[in-house]
Amino acid sequence: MAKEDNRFSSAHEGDREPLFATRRRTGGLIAFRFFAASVFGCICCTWFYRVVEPLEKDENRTGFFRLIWLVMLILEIWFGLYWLVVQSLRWNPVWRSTFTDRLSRRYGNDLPRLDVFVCTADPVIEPPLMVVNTVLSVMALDYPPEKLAVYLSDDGGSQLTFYALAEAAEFAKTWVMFCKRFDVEPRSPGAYFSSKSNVLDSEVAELYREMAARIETATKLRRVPEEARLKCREGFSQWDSDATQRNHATILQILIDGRKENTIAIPTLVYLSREKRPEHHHHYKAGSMNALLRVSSKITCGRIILNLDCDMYANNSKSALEALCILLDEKEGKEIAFVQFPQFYDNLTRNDLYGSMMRVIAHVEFNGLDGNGGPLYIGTGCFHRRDVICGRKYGEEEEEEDEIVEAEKIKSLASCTYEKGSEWGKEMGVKYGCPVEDVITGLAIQCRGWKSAYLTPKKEAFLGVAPTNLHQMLVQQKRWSEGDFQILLSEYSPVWYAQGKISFGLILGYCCYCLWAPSSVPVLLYSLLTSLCLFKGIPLFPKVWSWWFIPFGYVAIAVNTYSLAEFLWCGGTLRGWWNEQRMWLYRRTSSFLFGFTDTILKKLGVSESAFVITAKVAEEEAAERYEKEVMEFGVESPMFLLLGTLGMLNLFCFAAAVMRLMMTTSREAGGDLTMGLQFVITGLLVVLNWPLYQGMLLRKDKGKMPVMVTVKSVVLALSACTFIVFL
Ligand SMILES: O=c1ccn([C@@H]2O[C@H](COP(=O)(O)OP(=O)(O)O[C@H]3O[C@H](CO)[C@@H](O)[C@H](O)[C@H]3O)[C@@H](O)[C@H]2O)c(=O)[nH]1
Ligand SMILES: [Mn+2]
Repeated sequence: MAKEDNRFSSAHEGDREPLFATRRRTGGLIAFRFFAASVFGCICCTWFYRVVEPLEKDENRTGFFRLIWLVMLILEIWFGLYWLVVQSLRWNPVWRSTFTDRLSRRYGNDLPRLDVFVCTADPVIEPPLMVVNTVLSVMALDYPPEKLAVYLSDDGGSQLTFYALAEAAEFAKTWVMFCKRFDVEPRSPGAYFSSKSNVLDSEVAELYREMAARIETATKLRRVPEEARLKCREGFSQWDSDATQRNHATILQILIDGRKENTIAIPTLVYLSREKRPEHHHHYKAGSMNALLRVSSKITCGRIILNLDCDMYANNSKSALEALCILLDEKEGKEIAFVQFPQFYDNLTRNDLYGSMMRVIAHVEFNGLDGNGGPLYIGTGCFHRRDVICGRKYGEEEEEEDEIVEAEKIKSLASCTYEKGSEWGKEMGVKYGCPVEDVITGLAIQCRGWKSAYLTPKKEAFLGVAPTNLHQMLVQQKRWSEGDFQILLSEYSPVWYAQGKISFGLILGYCCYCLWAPSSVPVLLYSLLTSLCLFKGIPLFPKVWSWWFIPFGYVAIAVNTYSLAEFLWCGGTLRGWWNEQRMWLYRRTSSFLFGFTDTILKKLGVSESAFVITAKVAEEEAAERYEKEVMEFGVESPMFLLLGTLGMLNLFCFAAAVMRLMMTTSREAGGDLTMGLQFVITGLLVVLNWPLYQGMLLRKDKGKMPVMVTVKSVVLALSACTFIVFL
């Protein structure tokens, strides 16, 4: 992609300078549109080929063959249309840049209150030390401390997490000062002290290490030290003796009250564990967000809300100011409801084996969405206006609410029964019932007339922890694809409900993600048909030397070259792109397929979708393999059985076809040689699956594919081949 002349749109006239600028692409865009048109032209040619070709006389063509041909036509129409929908994300991208200096000149310290909501749910897979690092990083944000409040919602209801937070409250006094005095970056002490060899202040480093050691010991022993209990008696006394993760009263403790301009100058810090009872559904993260919205409205009532997952520390201390440049801008900013930052990770390896970075989504697609009306709300790293997330329509006046109440009285707001018969989870707050509560909430906000903005400052705003093994990644992707597909079928469907409320381009943008789950079926069928027909010797594509081959070849080469160029442009490596292709395939043939079937089952009332929390820690050996980019299998999972069977099937089909080619004389081989494209596709699938074969057949370590899965996969693939032979 070429660097084109940049044009800053000056929508702002008059005296006040805007707080942000929007840059559009011009030159490259025209070239891109030409290119896209040429690809689409060729896609149409391939459809045409499928329609006219069966009409040609050929006595070998049985009814069965015609059926396959028809299926191929349908699949190619699907791929072509989906490709078209995806272009909406590249049609009109924008980039935002902010002027924080203007913001400080205009507002100084007179900024709105900012409440940060950090969510955690499980002290085992979300270690308390990681959680408090996130908390400390936001406490040290570049923001007036009396205006900043950090709330930790603990769905694990864990004394260990509370203990860690109490420790952090103590350490924060030193840490926040230290960060501001030396302008430290990043402001997560863990990340800061582990990245810098020349640490500025070894005393602070020492204090941090001691605190970290205490927290880690407590976590390991699963026991809070007695001194800490005594020191923070009021907090710990809120745990009943029979309290469990799923059954306990509300626990609310204001650890630091920084509301008044005081001498210590550190932000307010609050611990909340909302009431949980087994007979009440808690609605996962959405439920905790809503409890936080209510509780915080009685404590600091920040006009702006930032939501962070417990693993996402603030990596750029200016992010809050950057977001405010958008939200406080007097002109264009007024219609923007939320500012989403990308999800980046600090635990990725060079070639991103599991494609967790979603590079192209973060660097290309979300800018495309922004150009069409605004990015999706994707949970963590998003700044909201409180009243909008609570349900205000665009154009309605904002209400000032500044009623501050004592902690004991606030607790009832976080009780299980508070929401009964209310609009919470429906028209108010974050919506319930969807595994991607954030996306559906954001869509509903946009449908109320609001826009949103996407900000990607040079220094990444927030950094989180990406899944470090294949299974976790597939499970996470299943939740996402399932959630997005449910939105498509829900009453808030971008196709029906959003019609006329948001731009057509944005509707298409939503569809790209909402169609992830259903797109699994065509990909599965296409890959199966191509390799099985190669195995049977049935040609599915035009002969390599025929004219018809040109559109097929062009589409295949153009689409993949473009995707590679885009990936490299986004800062990826060649290997990273290849890994990404593998994950593209694996997501579709496992996560998305399961997401698709589960959604259908849910619609039929057979199953319920749950929120499986992603682990943020790995055991030592597995972590080593992750560093070396060795694919991790290890668990017996139906997803692996599926991937294994498909992989084996591909291998057998390809091997059989190669053998046949070698055994026939050169004259007879003509038949096979006409199947050039089919050979290439199946061959590429085999190469793509190499780490899978290694994991199934060659490796000996603990991360290899479990033997049972390998055996079952081979048996299934062999039976399928046998069946096909006799068909
Ligand atoms: O019952 C629950 C379950 C989860 N969480 C928290 O929700 C966050 C996200 O959970 P995680 O397991 O890390 O899921 P991810 O798939 O990584 O999360 C992404 O996808 C989610 C669903 O779209 C969004 O909510 C997240 O913000 C987004 O980062 C974490 O902080 C959890 O502690 C809760 O507070 N309560
Ligand atoms: Mn996460």
